[in-house]
Amino acid sequence: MNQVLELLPKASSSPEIQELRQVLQAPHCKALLSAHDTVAQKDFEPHLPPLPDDIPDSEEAMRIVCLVKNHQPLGATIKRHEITGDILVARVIHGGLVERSGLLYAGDKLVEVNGISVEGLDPEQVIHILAMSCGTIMFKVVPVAAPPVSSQKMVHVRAMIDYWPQEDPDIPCMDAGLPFLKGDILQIVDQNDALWWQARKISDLAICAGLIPSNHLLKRKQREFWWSQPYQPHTCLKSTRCKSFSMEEDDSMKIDEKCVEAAKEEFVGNGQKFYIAGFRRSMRLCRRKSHFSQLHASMGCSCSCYSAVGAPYEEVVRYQRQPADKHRLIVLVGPSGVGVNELRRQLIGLNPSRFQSAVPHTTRSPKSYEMEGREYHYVSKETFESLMYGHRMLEYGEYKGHLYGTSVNAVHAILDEGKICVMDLEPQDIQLTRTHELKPYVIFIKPPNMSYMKQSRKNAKIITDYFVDMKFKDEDLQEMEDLAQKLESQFGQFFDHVIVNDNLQDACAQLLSAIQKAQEELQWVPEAWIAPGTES
Ligand SMILES: Nc1ncnc2c1ncn2[C@@H]1O[C@H](COP(=O)(O)OP(=O)(O)OP(=O)(O)O)[C@@H](O)[C@H]1O
Repeated sequence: MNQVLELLPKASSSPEIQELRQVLQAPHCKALLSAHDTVAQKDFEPHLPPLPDDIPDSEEAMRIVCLVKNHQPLGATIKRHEITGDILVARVIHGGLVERSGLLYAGDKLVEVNGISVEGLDPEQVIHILAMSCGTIMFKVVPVAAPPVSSQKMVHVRAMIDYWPQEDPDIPCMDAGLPFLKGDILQIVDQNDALWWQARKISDLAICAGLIPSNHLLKRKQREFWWSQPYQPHTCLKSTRCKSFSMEEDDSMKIDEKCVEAAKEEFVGNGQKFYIAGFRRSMRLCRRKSHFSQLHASMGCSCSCYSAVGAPYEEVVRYQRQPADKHRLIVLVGPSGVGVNELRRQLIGLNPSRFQSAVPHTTRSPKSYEMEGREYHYVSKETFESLMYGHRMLEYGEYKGHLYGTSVNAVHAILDEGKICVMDLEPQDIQLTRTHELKPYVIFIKPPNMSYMKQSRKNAKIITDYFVDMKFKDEDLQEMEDLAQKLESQFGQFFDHVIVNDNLQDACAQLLSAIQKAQEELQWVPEAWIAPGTES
């Protein structure tokens, strides 16, 4: 340091040189440099002999790794190499102890565990040694030549199916599987393996990731309608053995290719008269008829048609509607009689200048008291059909020889006015609304428990084909409950929010709040709805 001080020009007026001189002459700086010199001059023992010149290139370098086992799983799987019989680290689970230690990698060869050689042992014997160990576990490993580098960006997806690892004979390690339900948002953290990805639920990011079937693998299974009978063992799939290293893996990872109308309705509010479109009996009955025929058709087939047509995962991103953007379409879905229309009517009644229903189209002639564009848009059959075939109808059906439906343009007419369009749809029509333009927010209206239903629906009226204002019978309530379950299990992946319609006022308040959140807070939406550069 003295040499440096001498080298610095004494007479220099440069402020930097003056400052450096001051720093180097400060007592604590001198003490630090002196301590460094003392340590640097010391000899440390033992003195190791020089490396022999003749080490064979084939000599394997070993690494000793010590991990302290706690109540958590180690977070890695092992397998046996098909040819050499070596025990290898098959997979390191994201967020687990092994991954966080950064000391073991997929491909590392285990030589010893706690001093016990693993040569010739089966994976399950190695797992047994691990299970018997507590505290610090020492691994002697031959490191993999090129540890895998993970450079993948995290992707979020919405699960469009349910998945139970326990029911999947193909999963390499059942204990490492991540079960999920339709509609869950998953964060995919590793897609290195073409068949098995690693993911976490965004509702539980604190835990380590789990294995989920890749898109590719699920589609293959989808083709076999695997999940239509999740509790049936898959004899056509190669059943793989799976032992545990807290999580462990079968060695083969191979999947067998084989397997794998009437009353006029109006609303009076704020001293003003509002006509509420879309509530007319004919329209509702037509909707219900189309619903039953389509639902029965789908349930009648042995497989889950709706599940089978779509992708098993849908990539999603966070989206927040900006104040200048059009409102998201609000779609209400529920079993017939649950109160979808009642809630929609109450909502519009609360603020008719903010909430509105789309005006449906019909091919029937207007009644004397009706006005074009108020109750319906009255069109010819040809016009209606051209809208249908041009995919401009979000829903349509036939009732008593006339066509009824709601067009995309009718929804846009409301959104363009800066209002929130609220429509009720049959679940099979949701798919048609799922566009970048409409960005629907789907709310499922669910019936409360049966005893509450019986008590609260004493004076309620069911809309029927034959009687006007018929009271609910117990069978109707039971049918509603059964249908609600079916709808949820078949279309749950499309529901953004669920409201139990027990007390009408409470349910209405929940609906209002959910709509507010949908329009003003961050939500997960399909990536395809977001134009590049507008992601938040
Ligand atoms: N929370 C509730 N408590 C008591 N009665 C209710 C409740 N919700 C709805 N109702 C009544 O239940 C009956 C059916 O409701 P609504 O007409 O809204 O059913 P829906 O779901 O629209 O089915 P559909 O279209 O088949 O008529 C109506 O008489 C309505 O007032």
